[in-house]
Amino acid sequence: MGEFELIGHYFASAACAQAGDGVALGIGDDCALLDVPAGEQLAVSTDTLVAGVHFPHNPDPCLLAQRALAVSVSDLAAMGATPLGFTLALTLEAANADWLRAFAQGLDQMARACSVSLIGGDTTRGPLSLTLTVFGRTPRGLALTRSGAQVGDLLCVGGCLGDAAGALPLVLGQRSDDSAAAKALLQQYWSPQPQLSLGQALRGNASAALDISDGLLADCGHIAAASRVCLQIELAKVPLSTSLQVFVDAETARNCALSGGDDYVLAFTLPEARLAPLQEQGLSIHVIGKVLAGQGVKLVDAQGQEIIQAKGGYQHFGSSGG
Ligand SMILES: Nc1ncnc2c1ncn2[C@@H]1O[C@H](COP(=O)(O)OP(=O)(O)O)[C@@H](O)[C@H]1O
Ligand SMILES: Cc1ncc(C[n+]2csc(CCOP(=O)(O)OP(=O)(O)O)c2C)c(N)n1
Ligand SMILES: [Mg+2]
Repeated sequence: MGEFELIGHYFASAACAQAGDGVALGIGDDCALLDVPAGEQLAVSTDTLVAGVHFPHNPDPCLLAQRALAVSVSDLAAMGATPLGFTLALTLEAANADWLRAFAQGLDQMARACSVSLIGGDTTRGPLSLTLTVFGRTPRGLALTRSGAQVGDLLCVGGCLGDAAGALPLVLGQRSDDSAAAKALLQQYWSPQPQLSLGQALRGNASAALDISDGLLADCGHIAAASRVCLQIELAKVPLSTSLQVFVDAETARNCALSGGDDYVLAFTLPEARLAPLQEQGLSIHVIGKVLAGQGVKLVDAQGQEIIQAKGGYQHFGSSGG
């Protein structure tokens, strides 16, 4: 199978490549064309996933596609954007029909869940890696950035943390377990659900937001730095799933939630008065702390005493990242 046959068979004719709303021209030309309505802005983000770094060698292709698209679309959720389209630059060691069919199926499933269309890409031979660029739209001036947190705001997250990190020993084949808890953690690793509805609901409400990819403490550090404030996190308020608490000991659960990363859950700051109306909409919002004057991230116990957490977040080229 040649490059163009591969593209035509598995990608250009995929259900997710059929032009959706806002896609004026999809796969097949030198560029795709997107329509951005007047009064809106285009949100763009790119992420690369590399075998052995972001996913294990020899992954299930269907799950790999789901994970790759979900983690990419999560950046749109973090900005409060509505997905339009994505490009897929795929580097493969070989063109295997079964592999490609399963990959395209996983891509279709996640694309449908996120209402996003495949609008182009690139296919090359080499060690397995993927680069996805996602495009979304937001009302002009309303995108959620990292820089607007105000002293007195609440610090919140959109769901339980640490599940994907807790699944890592399973993913890497270091532990095997087919309990319901293990399955739930694996589901979070392979198929996180980008919090698009939450992000869109936070527009005009949250003062700052991002999605947690490197770990709660590290990513809150990004909001703190961009907003020039201190984010105080109360450890006991960080939500942990029952699955994680059943699967690992308390200390491991805590490390996974604070520093494990791969959550793709939103973290955001919110003026206190905005909390109740958002919760009344049935949105998943957990208050985990508050915004103080100062800088950096401070982890405290229920009495406000500082807790020192040795492990930071994931950093490529850093000591934890390899
Ligand atoms: N090689 C690069 N060239 C230009 N900008 C980059 C590069 N790598 C990362 N960035 C930018 O740095 C910022 C932080 O990147 P990153 O931590 O990967 O964000 P995220 O967690 O949202 O994916 C983003 O605005 C990203 O676009
Ligand atoms: C096989 C495997 N090992 C380790 C990890 C953990 N891990 C790798 S990269 C990363 C951080 C997120 O990746 P990055 O490229 O920094 O994403 P971004 O912040 O750009 O969205 C984490 C937690 C993983 N997901 N899979
Ligand atoms: Mg990135």
